Amino acid sequence: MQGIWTTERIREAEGKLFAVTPDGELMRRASFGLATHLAGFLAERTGGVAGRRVVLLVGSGDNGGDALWAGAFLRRRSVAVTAVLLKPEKAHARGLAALRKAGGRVVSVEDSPQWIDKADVVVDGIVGISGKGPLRPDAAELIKHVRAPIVAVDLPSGVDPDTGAVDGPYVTATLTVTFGAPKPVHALAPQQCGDIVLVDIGLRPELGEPDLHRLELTDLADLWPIPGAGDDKYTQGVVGIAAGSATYPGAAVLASGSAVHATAGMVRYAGPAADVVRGRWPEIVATGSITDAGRVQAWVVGPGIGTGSEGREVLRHILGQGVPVCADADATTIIAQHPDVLDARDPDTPLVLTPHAGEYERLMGARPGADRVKAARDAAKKYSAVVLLKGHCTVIAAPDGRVAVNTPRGSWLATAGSGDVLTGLIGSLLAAGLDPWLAAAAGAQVHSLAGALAADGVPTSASGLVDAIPGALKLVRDTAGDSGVEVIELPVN
Ligand SMILES: NC(=O)C1=CN([C@@H]2O[C@H](COP(=O)(O)OP(=O)(O)OC[C@H]3O[C@@H](n4cnc5c(N)ncnc54)[C@H](OP(=O)(O)O)[C@@H]3O)[C@@H](O)[C@H]2O)[C@@H](O)CC1
Ligand SMILES: [K+]
Repeated sequence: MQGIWTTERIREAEGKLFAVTPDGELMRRASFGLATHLAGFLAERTGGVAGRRVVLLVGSGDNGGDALWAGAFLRRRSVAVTAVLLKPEKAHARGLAALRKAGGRVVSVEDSPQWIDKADVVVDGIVGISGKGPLRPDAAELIKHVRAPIVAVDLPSGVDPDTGAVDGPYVTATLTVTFGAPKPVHALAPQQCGDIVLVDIGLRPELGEPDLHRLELTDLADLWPIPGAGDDKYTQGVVGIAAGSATYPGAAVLASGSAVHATAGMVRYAGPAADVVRGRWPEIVATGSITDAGRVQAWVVGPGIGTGSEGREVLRHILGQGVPVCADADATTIIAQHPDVLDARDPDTPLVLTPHAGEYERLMGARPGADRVKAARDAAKKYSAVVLLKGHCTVIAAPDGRVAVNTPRGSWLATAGSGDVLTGLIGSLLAAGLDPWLAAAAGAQVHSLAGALAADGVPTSASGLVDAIPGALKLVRDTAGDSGVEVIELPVN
């Protein structure tokens, strides 16, 4: 699992490391790594390094210092380096002296457009982890005219380092070179960061437990249930699906199909769309009523069940079964409007809620706001449930404070019925006995992998997502070295 640390934790760790490291050493490590990646970027983009033109946008702190020192290192490789000082009186003094000594040019904001126009790469050293709010007007004006690709130092300026939120002008980078450890912005603002590389400056031993987590493909491969020699359809977990209606059977078909593909366990369906579900997925045991559904190890409830009294009774019945529940869509709205349905639940029974921003508002009385990690944590605590907050980046919080972030590849999941597919995946993993936080995080990640595979550069549908689940799981297992098949590069946009 990849760890992610908030800027407060990064600063604490940096403080400890500073105390035992020679003066300037950390910035030297950071800026040397930055220069190396800049040279690689130039070579890849322009076919060479010497004689290429790099413009540094330099703010008033150490982020600008990193840029200036990297500029000095690039001069050794005969790169033409021009630094634009946004606040000359506050520019990092030693970095500036080093760049000047190495033959770098230093220009004012007013004189900078002619250099920016001719740049092969522009380096964003405007602001780093001490950044607050959007780009200020002078920097925003410069960024507006940049045509060259931008490499961000540590993070794209104008994007909040801890929430990834933007509230005005910001930098959109092609590459972000970060130092020491990933910060929340890197997981929560992928569109602004572009590709991300990490330069090791020796911080890791000082960091302690991460604040946020990101599942890696190897984690998925380790935790995804695969039948063993002694398994049968029951031992791998039976998931029950209560979704859809006679008029709108789509949600039932999608959630059920997703569960069929997710694991080798059995799927039961209970509800008014039984005939349609049986017709589409003959392997499903379908019945018209929740009360004669048979035994399951976890329930999926909500998509398309309506928010009236019938839906309410279905939800109440399921919450009282003493097995893990993934409550989605209409079930979320019912819980928000009739919180007493939760009285049917034994508080120790795992519950996963999967709200989008509107459903979150119903549950919590306010929109998630800029700090989506805090928003998910608050809801998880309030409902003693795992809360998967949907958005471009999905945030998954457990009541004990653990948070995972799923950073998708592209925006292909924004399609009707996509949530029904996700809930089917999570339900299957709950039935297989996974920790509910891991089940939700793993479900979200395979969901987005399936999205990227299904889309392959063009929009996809929820049915396409269901069909792509086996391919996504194969990719996961192949990546973990199970079959020795080479890893495929996924399309990003
Ligand atoms: N510490 C270490 O060990 C290492 C640190 N390293 C590097 O240092 C970076 C952190 O440096 P830092 O703390 O000096 O602050 P930094 O982010 O450059 O901001 C400077 C000033 O900018 C201002 N400002 C704020 N918001 C703004 C905005 N929206 N738009 C414009 N300006 C804005 C605000 O000053 P103000 O103008 O408000 O007085 C703020 O104080 C870190 O990201 C990494 O790159 C590496 O070298 C590795 C070792
Ligand atoms: K920056």
